Amino acid sequence: MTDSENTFKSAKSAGCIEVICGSMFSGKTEELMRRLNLALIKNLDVHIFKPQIDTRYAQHAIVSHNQKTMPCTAIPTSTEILKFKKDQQVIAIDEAQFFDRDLPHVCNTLANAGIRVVVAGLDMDFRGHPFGPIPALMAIADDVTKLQAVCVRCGKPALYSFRFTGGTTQILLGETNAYEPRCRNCYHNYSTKSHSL
Ligand SMILES: Nc1ncnc2c1ncn2[C@@H]1O[C@H](COP(=O)(O)OP(=O)(O)O)[C@@H](O)[C@H]1O
Ligand SMILES: Cc1cn([C@H]2C[C@H](O)[C@@H](COP(=O)(O)O)O2)c(=O)[nH]c1=O
Ligand SMILES: [Zn+2]
Repeated sequence: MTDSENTFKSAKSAGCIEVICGSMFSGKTEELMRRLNLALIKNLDVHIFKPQIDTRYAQHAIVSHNQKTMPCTAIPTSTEILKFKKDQQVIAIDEAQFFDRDLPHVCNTLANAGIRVVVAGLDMDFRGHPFGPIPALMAIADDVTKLQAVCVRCGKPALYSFRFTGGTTQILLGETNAYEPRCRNCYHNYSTKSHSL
């Protein structure tokens, strides 16, 4: 190991929780990957997790809407994260809205042990209601980044994920086949699928 690698590895930083949230297509996974790539350049040990339920693109990778990928471990419940060895300097979690209510406690445990925890997930479901453990995580996070997509109806910043098919169950995996990002006005005033911009 070189001197500079040693310096980076031994610099024990304080743990923290970073939350990246927003609507679908707002760039949450890309932003997560950007932060993780910077950590990898610093030779930090990174471990990425996602909920097993998210089989949308791949079982062992996180995947952005523009097909960037990074390998990950898929797990059934958030407490599984604590069973892995704890010498990672950075732990990342994507699609965190699908995890259970233990996730804030798990993230706090990791952060208190000196680990940087970066979590990405939807803050709201298709009804505009808080989604899973994300709101509770936002409350205890050191840093929260809320991203916006482009509204497909009018081009304004989009904070909602409008669902135009698939019924009313909260969880429905999908992308442009079922969802489109919308601004507040278009979300509340138009109830059918948009023609694209
Ligand atoms: N309406 C839209 N607004 C913003 N980005 C969009 C839109 N439709 C497709 N995209 C693509 O989605 C990418 C973001 O993907 P991703 O990081 O996976 O988002 P998220 O994880 O928030 O769903 C953008 O860089 C862009 O290429
Ligand atoms: C709004 C909403 C979304 N989902 C699903 C749809 C996708 O599979 C993911 C979100 O993925 P992204 O990376 O943020 O684009 O969540 C859902 O199950 N229920 C919803 O209300
Ligand atoms: Zn709009």
